[in-house]
Amino acid sequence: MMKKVDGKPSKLFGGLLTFLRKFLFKVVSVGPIPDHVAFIMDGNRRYAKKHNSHAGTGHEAGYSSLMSMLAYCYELGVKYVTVYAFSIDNFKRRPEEVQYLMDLMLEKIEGLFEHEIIVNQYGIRVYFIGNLKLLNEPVRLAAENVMKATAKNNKATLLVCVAYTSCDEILNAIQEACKCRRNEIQTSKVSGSENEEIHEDKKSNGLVIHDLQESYEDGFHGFEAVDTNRICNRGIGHSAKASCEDDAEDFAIRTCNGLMDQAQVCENQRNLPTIKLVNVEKHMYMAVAPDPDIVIRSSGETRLSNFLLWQTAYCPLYSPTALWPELGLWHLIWAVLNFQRSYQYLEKKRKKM
Ligand SMILES: CC(C)=CCC/C(C)=C/CC/C(C)=C/COP(=O)(O)OP(=O)(O)O
Repeated sequence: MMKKVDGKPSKLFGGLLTFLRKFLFKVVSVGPIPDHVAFIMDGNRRYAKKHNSHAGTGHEAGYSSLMSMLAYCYELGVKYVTVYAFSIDNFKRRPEEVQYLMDLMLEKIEGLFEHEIIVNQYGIRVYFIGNLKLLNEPVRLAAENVMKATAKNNKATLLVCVAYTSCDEILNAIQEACKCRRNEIQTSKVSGSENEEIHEDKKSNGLVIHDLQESYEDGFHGFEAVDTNRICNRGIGHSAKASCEDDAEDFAIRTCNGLMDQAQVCENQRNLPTIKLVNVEKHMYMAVAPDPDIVIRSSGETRLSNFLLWQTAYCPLYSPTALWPELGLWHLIWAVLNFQRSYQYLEKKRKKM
């Protein structure tokens, strides 16, 4: 450790570190840089326990770690960063803990305004992604204010997933796509082109999802609860079982396959109008960003835990054993080098889709 004398040696040391980091980034930038990195911030409470402290200390340390990681990513040229900050499943924690996390979230969301890197240095646009209706009012309003205040920033994007799960996102996108389809059909009924349009839909793409239009009329909510959950759970259930052995790619493909199989069955059985995959995709909360190029999950876990299942079909998962507050520059560099190693293969796979 360098001694601090009038602040000068530590400044020098800091300057040296910045120089080394910039040099390292230049070297790494010889290869492709991911556009989008997603993080599952896992291990805050374990970090607190390891340091004989309470969970709040772990989350505070987690927030600092997030701020450093954002700075590294944007300096490296990553355009989109997504973080899993609070899942819908986290609402099942003890009420006191949920309240604590919500208070912390409010403080941190308000803190994003003050945090220099967000507004001034990197020109970051912030999105809160998820079922924001589930948040309490102060947190929701704070999130909406940050989204409005940063709406004109266009250098980089931060997507904070709160009250989020992939099942919920997929379900919501299907519902929204069905609403749109129903409106289209009603409009075309008026103009008399209904049959033609449905026919077009069926021949244009094998990947179709049952419209749910009739179900909408005869009790859509029942259908939603049973069939669509089954669609999601089937894929995700498969994946959950296999997740210890399989990589993220298999995990996400199984989920999508489960969903599409089930959709096809619905369509064949009921012979109803269909909606296209692309029309579901555009209603995803995450539609504001390209699919992630890497998912990094701290603390050595190799599960996706209901995070971006739709968007990660061709995305490597990197899971260092470090807890989230311990994650640093080297972990990011290592993940990017791994991404570069499999870049050609993944690009080919993506283009085949
Ligand atoms: C505004 C903004 C972006 C705020 C982010 C604040 C932050 C760091 C939230 C993370 C919360 C969380 C549930 C982390 C997972 O660790 P855990 O509690 O599951 O810990 P464990 O895995 O050790 O149990």
